[in-house]
Amino acid sequence: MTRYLLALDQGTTSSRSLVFDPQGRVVACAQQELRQHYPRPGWVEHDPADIWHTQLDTARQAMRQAGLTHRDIAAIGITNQRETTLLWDRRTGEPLHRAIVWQDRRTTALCEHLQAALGTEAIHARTGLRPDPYFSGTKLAWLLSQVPGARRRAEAGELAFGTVDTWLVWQLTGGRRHVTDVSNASRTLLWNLQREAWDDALLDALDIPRAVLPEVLPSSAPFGVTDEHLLGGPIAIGGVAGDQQSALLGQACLQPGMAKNTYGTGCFLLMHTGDRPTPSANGLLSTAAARHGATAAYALEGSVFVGGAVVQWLRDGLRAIAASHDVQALAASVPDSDGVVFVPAFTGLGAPYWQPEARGTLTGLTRGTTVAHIARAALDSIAYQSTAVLQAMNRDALAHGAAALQELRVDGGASVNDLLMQIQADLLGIPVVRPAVTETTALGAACLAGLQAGVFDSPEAWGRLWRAERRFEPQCSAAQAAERMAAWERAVKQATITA
Ligand SMILES: Nc1ncnc2c1ncn2[C@@H]1O[C@H](COP(=O)(O)OP(=O)(O)O)[C@@H](O)[C@H]1O
Ligand SMILES: O=P(O)(O)OC[C@H](O)CO
Repeated sequence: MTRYLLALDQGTTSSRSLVFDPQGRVVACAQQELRQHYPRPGWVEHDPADIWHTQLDTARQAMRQAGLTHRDIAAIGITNQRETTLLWDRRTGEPLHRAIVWQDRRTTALCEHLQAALGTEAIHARTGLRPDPYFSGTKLAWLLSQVPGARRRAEAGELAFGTVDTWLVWQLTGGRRHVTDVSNASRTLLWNLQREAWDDALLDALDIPRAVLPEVLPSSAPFGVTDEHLLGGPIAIGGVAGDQQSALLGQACLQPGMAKNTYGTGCFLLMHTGDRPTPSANGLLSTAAARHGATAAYALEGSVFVGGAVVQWLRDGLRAIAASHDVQALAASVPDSDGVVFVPAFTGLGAPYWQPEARGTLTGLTRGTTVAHIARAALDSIAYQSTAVLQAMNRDALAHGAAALQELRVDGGASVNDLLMQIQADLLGIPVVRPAVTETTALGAACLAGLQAGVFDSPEAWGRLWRAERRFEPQCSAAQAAERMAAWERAVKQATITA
């Protein structure tokens, strides 16, 4: 019986493929870096062919490493960087442009028009999102208006729009399926969360023809079968979810009120909120969680644009460290940041501030400031931003009669940093819990694929495999934490004044 699951995790900085056994253990893992293109300040692009080829190569490598053939794989689950926008020719599969990445700010002016036309609150009520360049809708509108002939061809049904999941399924199925899942659809700014359908008002406002849109399925569903020439033979694609929703599932946050934070390039804090969308009055996003059955599931999300990326900047921009993991020793060489506060608003500020024009700011520098203090302030900034999001989330939860968060589950590349996790627990005042298997994003996708393939019959069965590796308990007083957050909020004001 074929029981292994292959998870394809297409992230911002790399494509990864992991093979899991039915107990959720990683059997093989292959990874390739993805090249970033920065054609202008504030613009970020990926080559669609790179996305596809790095993903396919790693899938083949992982299967080889595990010594498995297509017959041993029960199903494939796909999870992906969200919002990144592609447009291609349905006949040839040829992209019309490079993919516009979620971090790209080129549609700031278009978002202002959209806000003026429909209003932030109405947009939030319909989509759970905000008129911010982060989401796919204005990126697609930009492509349709800027690529010569694109709108006419889109109206004639010749073009296909997709986020990265849709692009990968299209490629894997040899162009036979143009589909996405509800968690990815809910990041487009074109999906009505309440009605669970594409939203006419948003499509009209952005002048997007319905003919370009993919079919939307639950996250655990028959997404298609791979072309037999790609992976040695046909394999069913049984799961698709945006990477943050996938991680929520991989962290076994299956009950309303449970939350996780992923510390990758950005930080993404998601709280399960049950079977109805919960609008936010505090600058958060309301979004579809991965859906595996008849019942819809939703989450509140706080998206922080620069998380672990601040450590990349210390490495590549400042050349303060040789490798990312060196940041911990450097930051730990001083007891604190000595009054330095770093707001890494390199691409504006996301939740809960939503200031696309804010820029990075260092405050409190003195003659005694060293690079170690700046490294410490950089780690602090990751935890401050996540704390601001969590405080907003608690305010929303309490307003809806739910309890404040009791503990935070963590994952992502920067969650290996013990100092950062301790700072986080101190600021939040609740335990921060790191799981034994930190590959939660891929785990979620494997879970969705496994549910579809009948490897297990409920997410709860999968959830029982979740184990904690370490708990970080808060070690400072609530008053100290509040004082530090107040210093952070003052620095945020300065970062937005420069806007
Ligand atoms: N020890 C560390 N301390 C802090 N940040 C780290 C550490 N190791 C890696 N990172 C950061 O984690 C991020 C990579 O995490 P990952 O989850 O792989 O990201 P993504 O999925 O966004 O590509 C990078 O931004 C890197 O700078
Ligand atoms: O690829 P990641 O892990 O940086 O995640 C990107 C997010 O999905 C963007 O919303």
